[in-house]
Amino acid sequence: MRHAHSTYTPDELGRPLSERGFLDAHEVTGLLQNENIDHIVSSPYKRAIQTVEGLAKYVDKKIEIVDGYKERKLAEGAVENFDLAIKKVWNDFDFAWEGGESNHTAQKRGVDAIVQLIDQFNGQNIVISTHGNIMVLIMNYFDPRYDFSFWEQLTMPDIYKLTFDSTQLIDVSRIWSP
Ligand SMILES: O=C(O)[C@H](O)COP(=O)(O)O
Repeated sequence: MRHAHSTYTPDELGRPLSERGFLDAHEVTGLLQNENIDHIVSSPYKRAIQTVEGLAKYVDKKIEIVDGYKERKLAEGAVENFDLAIKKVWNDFDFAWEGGESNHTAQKRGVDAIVQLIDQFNGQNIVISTHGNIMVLIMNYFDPRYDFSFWEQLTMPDIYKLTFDSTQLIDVSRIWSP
């Protein structure tokens, strides 16, 4: 899932959910509490952790922090034109802005993290709280229909249920309805 709404500040690691984000996180708990969740994994960023804190409490699971699910780093500092900067990396998967990750680099660490989870918890239901770009990059690796346009229409939060047979993606369904 992509985390609930957080008001933008440059503090990637520490910025919390907004008031609206906390309300939606409550809805996330309601949606997932009966899905027989075996594990909850999150990006280390606060907005992702806070999105699943209520769920973790409800289903009595610990949140496991995995670095591979942090948001893709677009550039070292703030970019001048975000739209242009994001389009450029999606047009050329090998391109990286200074200090940032290319699509290929970020995709690799995201996919490595997913494959490791599948190996470790095969057959179990795992909630992953992550971010828009890295989530779509992971999905894109398994099915290229999940692309830049798909990313553009994501909501915050957004939740997709991915079913794997070993490391083969066999089904995707959207669980969140805005
Ligand atoms: O508001 C945010 O958290 C970001 O600007 C966009 O979301 P992301 O964490 O999914 O990239």
